[in-house]
This record gives sequence, C-alpha cells and structure tokens, in this order.
Amino acid sequence: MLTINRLSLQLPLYVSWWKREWATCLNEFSLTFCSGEVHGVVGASGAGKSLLAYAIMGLLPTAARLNGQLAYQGKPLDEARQRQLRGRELALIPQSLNALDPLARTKRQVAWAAQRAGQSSRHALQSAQRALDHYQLDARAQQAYAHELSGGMARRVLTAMAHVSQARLVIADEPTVGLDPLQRQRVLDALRGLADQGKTVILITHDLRHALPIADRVTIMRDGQQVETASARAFHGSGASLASAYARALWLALPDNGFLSHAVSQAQPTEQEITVA
Ligand SMILES: Nc1ncnc2c1ncn2[C@@H]1O[C@H](COP(=O)(O)OP(=O)(O)OP(=O)(O)O)[C@@H](O)[C@H]1O
Ligand code: NI
Repeated sequence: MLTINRLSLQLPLYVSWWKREWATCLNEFSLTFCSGEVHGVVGASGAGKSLLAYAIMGLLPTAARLNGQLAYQGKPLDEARQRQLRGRELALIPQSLNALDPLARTKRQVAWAAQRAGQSSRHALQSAQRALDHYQLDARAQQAYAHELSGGMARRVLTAMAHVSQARLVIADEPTVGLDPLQRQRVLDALRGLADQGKTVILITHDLRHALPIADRVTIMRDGQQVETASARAFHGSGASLASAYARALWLALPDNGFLSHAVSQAQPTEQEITVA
C-alpha cells in the first residue's frame, strides 16, 4: 500500500559558514510496506531511520533534495497529498517529545488528534479518554501540560494520538524509548493490534529485540543504505537465513545470542550489499 521507489535524500552540510556540501542520508531506498504488516526498520543511530519517516510524511527540512518516487494506495504521494493525508490517513509517532504542544493539556491534545481525523468534539474527548486510559495515563496525567509529564508518559501520549487518528499507515519512531517493560509491551501490542486490523505499521527502532516479537518483516539500515529486508523469522539460530553479514552480526550481538558485539563493527558491507541497497 506504500511503495518507495529508489528514494534518495541529500541534506546540506555546512563545513564552514560559506561552504556547503551535500550529505547523502538515504541512498536509492526501495521498499513496499503492506497492509496488515508490522515492518520493523532497524539500524544504529544516524542510519537515516527518522529521515525515512519524515520523507514519507512530507516533513523534511525545506532544503532537502529528494529523488525517487513514493506511492500510496497506487497513487503518487506528492507534497499536496502528504499534506492532505497527514494526521488522517498517515500518522507519525515522532521520536522527539518536543512534538507535544506545550500549551495544551494532555487530554485536549489527544482529542485534537481525534478531531483532525473527523470526529465531533464530544466524541473526540471520549476517544481521547479511552486511549489515555488504555496507555495507563491517570486523571492527573490527562490534565497535565507536556512539561509536567515524564519522558515515558509523553511518549505514551504521542502513541495515544496516533491511536485515535484512525490512520491506515502508522509510523512509530522509537516508540518504546524510556518505557518500562510493561509499558513497552503495551505499546508494542497496540501496534501489532493496528496491523491485525489491516493497517500498515512501520516500527522504527535501534533495538532489534523490540521489533522482532511483533514484526512480520524487518529492514536493516546502515548509513542511509538499505542493507537487507528479511522476514522476522529469518532472525533465528545462527542467522544463516539472513543474506547480509551486517544483519547477521546485529542478530548475533543480542545478549541471548552470545553477545558478539564486536562482530557488528567488523561486519563491513560487502560490495554486493552496497549495490543491492
Ligand atoms: N536536518 C538535518 N540536516 C542535516 N543532516 C541531518 C538532519 N537530520 C538528520 N541529519 C543527518 O542524517 C543522518 C540520519 O539521521 P536520522 O535522524 O534519520 O538518523 P536515525 O537513524 O533516526 O538515528 P537515531 O536512532 O539516532 O534517531 C544523520 O547523520 C544526521 O546527522
Ligand atoms: Ni531517529
């Protein structure tokens, strides 16, 4: 339902105040995200995961140079369509907690998200209440301003906003950072639940362990390159079903798999991996 075809992204890099260079942040990225799937996008810090999310949502900095095509439900997803669908069909749970409005109380903010999706104001307040209850935000948190929330609470508010938006494509950018295991499980279960209703969920995380239990497929990114897209089932045993050395190294670096963390830095992308990506 969302197709990305050879998407490349460059952003200006100021090496000094008069000299600008272009940094390639995404390099010929091609992928199809399907309805009903949770698709994990996994990579180290700086791999380009959030920029991919912004490119899909149409939220890139104005100076960005973007090449390639995006299509949503068979039609090109250009800037005008992104603007029209954002917050309705397309929802982002952003990585930055600054996305919350500092001047609005929690419940009001979540209700706005529901209203943007077409609900009446009374219905929207009820939806907000339900979603916030679901993510265990109590009456005090519901009346709080953003600066009065803990990091984990703020993240759950952002998740509740995506939940009430009724979007058909939800991109969750590091939605579990700062959450305790119980809360994390709730958020991950909720994302899985959205996919089970037929929605498309893109789960961005640096931690493969969080993606694997709920993902159908996983795309591994590194330095703006798409290293490999594999079924979540391919991450098992010695990782023999994985095509790339880097994906295998990430898998084997997990604590339960022997914690061979040195393997990750040693796994240089092969010539073939670079050209495939
Ligand atoms: N507005 C910007 N201008 C210039 N470079 C940027 C900008 N935003 C991000 N970058 C660069 O693009 C690269 C990818 O950034 P991105 O935020 O997508 O990484 P990420 O994979 O989401 O990392 P993290 O896990 O830390 O959130 C980084 O090298 C970053 O420095
Ligand atoms: Ni990010």
